[in-house]
Amino acid sequence: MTDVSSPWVSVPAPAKLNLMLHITGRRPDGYHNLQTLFQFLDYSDWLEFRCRGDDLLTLTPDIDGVERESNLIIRAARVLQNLAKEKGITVPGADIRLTKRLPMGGGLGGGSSDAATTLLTLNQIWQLGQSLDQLARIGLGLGADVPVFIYGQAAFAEGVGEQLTPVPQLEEKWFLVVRPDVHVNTAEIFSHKCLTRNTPAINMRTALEQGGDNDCQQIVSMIYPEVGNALNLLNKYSLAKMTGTGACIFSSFDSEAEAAKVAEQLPAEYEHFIAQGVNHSPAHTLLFRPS
Ligand SMILES: C[C@@](CO)(OP(=O)(O)O)[C@H](O)COP(=O)(O)OP(=O)(O)OC[C@H]1O[C@@H](n2ccc(N)nc2=O)[C@H](O)[C@@H]1O
Ligand SMILES: Nc1ncnc2c1ncn2[C@@H]1O[C@H](COP(=O)(O)OP(=O)(O)O)[C@@H](O)[C@H]1O
Repeated sequence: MTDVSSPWVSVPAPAKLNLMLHITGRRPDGYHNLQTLFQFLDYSDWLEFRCRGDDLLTLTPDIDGVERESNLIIRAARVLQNLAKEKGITVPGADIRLTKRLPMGGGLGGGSSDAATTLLTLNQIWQLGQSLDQLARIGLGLGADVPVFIYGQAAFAEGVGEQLTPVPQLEEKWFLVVRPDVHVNTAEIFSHKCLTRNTPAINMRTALEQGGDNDCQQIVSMIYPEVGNALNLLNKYSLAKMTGTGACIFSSFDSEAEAAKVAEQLPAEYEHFIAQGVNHSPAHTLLFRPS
């Protein structure tokens, strides 16, 4: 039962880029230890939330190929609802509307960001009083990338991506992000026998000063030639890198105009967008603005 008296709250779920991504080892549980620099983009999915008169969770529209109960938005909402129940707090259900702009399996962290925005927003709407640390712990159970979106600060990440050191000093460049028409399966890349898994760990200062490569780029380009082709093409204009386990690739520029100039030269079949890198998550800007 929808509670029409409850207002809709609209919150972005921004993309992230991995400005560099090193794999420094493999843990006994099969997960990989990484070193990566996360920066957000001012380019987002949008989620709208409204309390219900009953305790149901609804999501519209469905995402093609993702079961409602597997959708990270519903999973995040359900974990929080169950936590409230365990604490003896009665919370209503929620209607959630999703405007999906971030390509799935693009290495832009769309699913993780949707989950984080859901946790942050429902924590506020339901007045659960969970701290960011508590939400990050819950989020880590949903995906390795969720905590950085919960804390909302550009960060140097280690471990599986949950040990975060904020890096507010990153330059907020403009990015041209190109999306090769393939969906990369993260688990497939991490389980590939040829993946580089022994890059020596560096310290954060070195990562910030020298940047670094993406250790997944070579394997992904081999399995998905579309990614390699897009990298070769973009590299003709400006240094191009892959984000996460792909498939999206990006180049950075000092201005939106410079990014647009290169975008104009891309063949029509290459989907792309231009967005500014930001060190503070747009979700946080909206949810934690002074009232
Ligand atoms: C590689 C990164 C870098 O930012 O980005 P994406 O390309 O996925 O966006 C992430 O660490 C991905 O995080 P996320 O997409 O949340 O991954 P998860 O759902 O936790 O894991 C998917 C699968 O990838 C493998 N995996 C993931 C992360 C990691 N550090 N080691 C792994 O081996 C595991 O096999 C896991 O089952
Ligand atoms: N709300 C969601 N948005 C995107 N993907 C989701 C969502 N919920 C579950 N998924 C699943 O997570 C996978 C990874 O999606 P996504 O986070 O967009 O990619 P990546 O991890 O490469 O950045 C998708 O292929 C999809 O099966």
